[in-house]
Amino acid sequence: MPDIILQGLTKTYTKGATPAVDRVSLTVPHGEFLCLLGPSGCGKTTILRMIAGIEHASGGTILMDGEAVDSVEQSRFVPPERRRVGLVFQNYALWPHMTVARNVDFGLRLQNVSPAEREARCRDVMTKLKIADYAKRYPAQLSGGQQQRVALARMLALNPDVLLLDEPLSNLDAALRLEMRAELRRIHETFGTTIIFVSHDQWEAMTLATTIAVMDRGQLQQVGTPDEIYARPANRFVAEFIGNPRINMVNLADTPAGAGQGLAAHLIRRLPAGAGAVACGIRPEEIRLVPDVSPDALPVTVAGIMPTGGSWVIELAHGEDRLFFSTQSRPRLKPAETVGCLLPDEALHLFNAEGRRLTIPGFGLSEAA
Ligand SMILES: Nc1ncnc2c1ncn2[C@@H]1O[C@H](COP(=O)(O)OP(=O)(O)OP(=O)(O)O)[C@@H](O)[C@H]1O
Repeated sequence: MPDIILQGLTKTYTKGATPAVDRVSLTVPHGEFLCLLGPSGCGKTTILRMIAGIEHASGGTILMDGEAVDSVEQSRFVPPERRRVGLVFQNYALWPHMTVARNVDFGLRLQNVSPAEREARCRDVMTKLKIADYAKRYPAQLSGGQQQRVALARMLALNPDVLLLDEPLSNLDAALRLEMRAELRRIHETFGTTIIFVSHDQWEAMTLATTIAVMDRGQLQQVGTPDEIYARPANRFVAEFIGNPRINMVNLADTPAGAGQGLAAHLIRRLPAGAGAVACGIRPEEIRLVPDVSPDALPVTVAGIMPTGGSWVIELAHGEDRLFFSTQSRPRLKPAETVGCLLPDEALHLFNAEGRRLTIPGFGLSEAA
């Protein structure tokens, strides 16, 4: 089974325009569950389509199992049907005039698989995806989630080495999404298939993927496990894109060293001289509140308390500055109350003028880990 390697992969749809995918290099080892994550228009779908072979690269190379399947330099392009990848789109387009069983069987017929093997493979995959009971129904007689499972079964029956999923859960309601996420996890564990999944939903990516590749404007920003991406964002974009509620980001650039009582001045005083940090991030759950204001604790007043169902987001004011604090335990705070706020060194994420993460001993979550 192949590793997929992207080398400097680039796609420009319109000559002279900014590339939709810009020199992306990425290795997807066999059996990985990789999520391409990023805001709308950042090039996720374009990458997926190039891997599937339904879009040509404008530059760079895609290797599958060591073989170049798309390489402008080598003038090589392997057509989609020879790549052993299955692509499931956002709208999963089942054949409406065919039963579930026929839909699942369809691709195998095209591949001239023997009737006995076709039947065995279809039965197996429909049982695993729990749609065997609906074999004789037509797509219109199924719920959205059931249709989605048929679309997945149709792909899995073909035994693809790689399953490419383009936001396949986006048409489902919250409960079904949850159910289908569990389903996808099971598919990954049961079939051992490499899965590349496109999402703009960070929660989905964090809960499903073994590796996340964060993209912005065609460029890869960071590749890592969900935990790495969250705990050690490589740059400001990743820090601000991942996390809900969002990370608190304090601009340090406009405050002269040691000046004033504001939040930026407080943070600057704690950093080593010449550290070069122009922004400091702290995640809402890393803030600590204490009843008394001590020299270490910043005085803050409670500006708002927002329940979010099982957790709470508290808006804190320090003069003109605002910080958001989140907690899983019911807060014993009253509006306008003044408390002390601790911002532990190890929870501070520091970024330089280019937006890149700075490594400064003692600062930054699990930097030592
Ligand atoms: N066929 C096309 N012709 C011209 N431009 C295109 C084409 N397809 C995509 N683009 C542009 O390329 C960029 C990347 O698009 P892409 O669909 O890959 O992004 P995405 O991250 O998947 O977005 P979304 O999450 O909204 O689906 C966008 O600016 C888009 O407008």
